[in-house]
Amino acid sequence: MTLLNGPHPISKVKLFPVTCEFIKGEKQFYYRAQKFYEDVPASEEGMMGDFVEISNVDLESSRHFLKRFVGPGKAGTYFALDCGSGIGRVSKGVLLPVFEKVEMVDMMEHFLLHAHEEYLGNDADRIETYYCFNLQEFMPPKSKYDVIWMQWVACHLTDKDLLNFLVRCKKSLRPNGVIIIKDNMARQGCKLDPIDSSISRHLDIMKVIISKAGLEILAVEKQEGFPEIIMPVWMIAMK
Ligand SMILES: C[S@@+](CC[C@H](N)C(=O)[O-])C[C@H]1O[C@@H](n2cnc3c(N)ncnc32)[C@H](O)[C@@H]1O
Repeated sequence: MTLLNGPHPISKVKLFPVTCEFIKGEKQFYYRAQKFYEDVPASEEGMMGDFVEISNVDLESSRHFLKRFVGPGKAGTYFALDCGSGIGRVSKGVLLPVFEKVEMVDMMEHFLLHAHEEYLGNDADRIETYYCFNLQEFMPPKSKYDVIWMQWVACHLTDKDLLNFLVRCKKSLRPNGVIIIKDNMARQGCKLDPIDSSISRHLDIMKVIISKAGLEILAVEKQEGFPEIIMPVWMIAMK
């Protein structure tokens, strides 16, 4: 795949120039996402955009996928990190039923406060820390988590920041730990959504970023049961 750009063709799987090409300025890209989420309500509807009705199907497939990587001889069930957690929809529906403790990281304080004060109910007692950070700056603690889950947030990072964040996540895993990315994957190349300021990448581009971060892909699975008009969503487990 090549993208013609003046006299110099740019390979679409070449890192860094690609998303920059689409994003047209990293600062603007992050600023627009910040502005977008300031106005998003702290609710399941807010987390799911116009598609709250698919939340249960999404969570069910995630629970199923996660089961493949935890248990005896696999990842432990002590500690998980939910990245770009929002109000904790994934923590509540996928992680808290499996892990003793969970931590959440999101850039929006109003989502984390709602998680703690209302949405998670008594399960909030098992959230050890809520980190209000941008993932591009966040340093997850070393050797802490059995599973690190990133859902619908890799699309909010540039290639460079995603790659560097994955490198930091790798150092943050306990033995046999896994990282799971679940996100929209473009049918071709990269696709910028200027409204929420997210970039969807083709699965092959995501795989290149993962391997450049020094991670090994364990499994890749397409989310089934979503409406056709939605961009394909894939789950990728890596160690
Ligand atoms: C579409 S919501 C998904 C929330 C949750 N993962 C879920 O599946 O319900 C995206 C979340 O990512 C957060 N987010 C976006 N960009 C971020 C960044 N650069 N750093 C940290 N969080 C970010 C938003 O605040 C929002 O809570």
